Amino acid sequence: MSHAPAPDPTPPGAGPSAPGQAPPALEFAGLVKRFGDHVAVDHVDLVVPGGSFFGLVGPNGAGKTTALSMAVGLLRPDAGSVRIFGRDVWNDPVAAKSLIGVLPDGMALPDRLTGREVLRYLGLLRGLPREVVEERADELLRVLELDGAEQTVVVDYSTGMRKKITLATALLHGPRLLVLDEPFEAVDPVSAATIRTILQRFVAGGGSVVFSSHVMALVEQLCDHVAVIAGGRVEACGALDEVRGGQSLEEAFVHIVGARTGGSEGLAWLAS
Ligand SMILES: Nc1ncnc2c1ncn2[C@@H]1O[C@H](COP(=O)(O)OP(=O)(O)OP(=O)(O)O)[C@@H](O)[C@H]1O
Repeated sequence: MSHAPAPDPTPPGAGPSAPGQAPPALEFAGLVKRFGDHVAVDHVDLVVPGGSFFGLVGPNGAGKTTALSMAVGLLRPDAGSVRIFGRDVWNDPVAAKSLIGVLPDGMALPDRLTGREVLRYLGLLRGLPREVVEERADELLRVLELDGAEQTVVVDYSTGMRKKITLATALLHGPRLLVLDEPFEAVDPVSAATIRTILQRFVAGGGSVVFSSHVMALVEQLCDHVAVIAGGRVEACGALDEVRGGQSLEEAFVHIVGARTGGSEGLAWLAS
């Protein structure tokens, strides 16, 4: 199956990178998002280098989904900017969005359609020729083991199946950057291995991936770069080995965000 992204020329008129230097796959500059008084993303600067497999980790409520939603144009920042291969997501959305495939948190799909119809619909909307859409839909449904559900409408899919069909929509047009919010959540181990292999092939072919996850072992296995975000701020960022500094990523994570394991006090009535 060919999800190999197109070669990586610097787009004309692209962002503020140094002359002759390819812009990063994704760049946040001074990104801020507030919900009422709560600052969910607090002046975040982050660079995802082109060709990297980048993991975004952080405690519940750290701001990962909010940051990724702003990265792909689903949520407007209160301040700061996001560039995808040098294209500003909010000032040049068509160019920026043509370069990305997105697995958002809880994406609303046209769920009265079957998986194949969803792919056909979104593929044609992306401007792909019909025969290319059909060919890629065949491959994606087969590889993601959704071909047995050809006649099933998406509203009747399980959570994991929804995740897989959404991932298929993210891959369909051969993007250069995949932005994936918890792609392995609710996915069975065999499907998770398939997704890992697809993503590794995508990066080996020159693509870039940024994904959020709570599974440190998976991030360590897949990623060459990682950022730890907590309380809306980037607490650590860089090459995986730099961030974990001789420890496991889990140990480094606990150290960075501060150990606060609860559960040992209270709940005296439980199992009494
Ligand atoms: N639409 C919203 N309205 C109000 N507050 C929100 C909204 N979306 C997110 N928040 C708040 O912003 C903060 C960051 O949430 P976010 O979903 O980005 O965290 P996260 O790191 O993705 O968490 P998790 O790992 O639990 O998915 C949280 O305090 C959350 O309650």
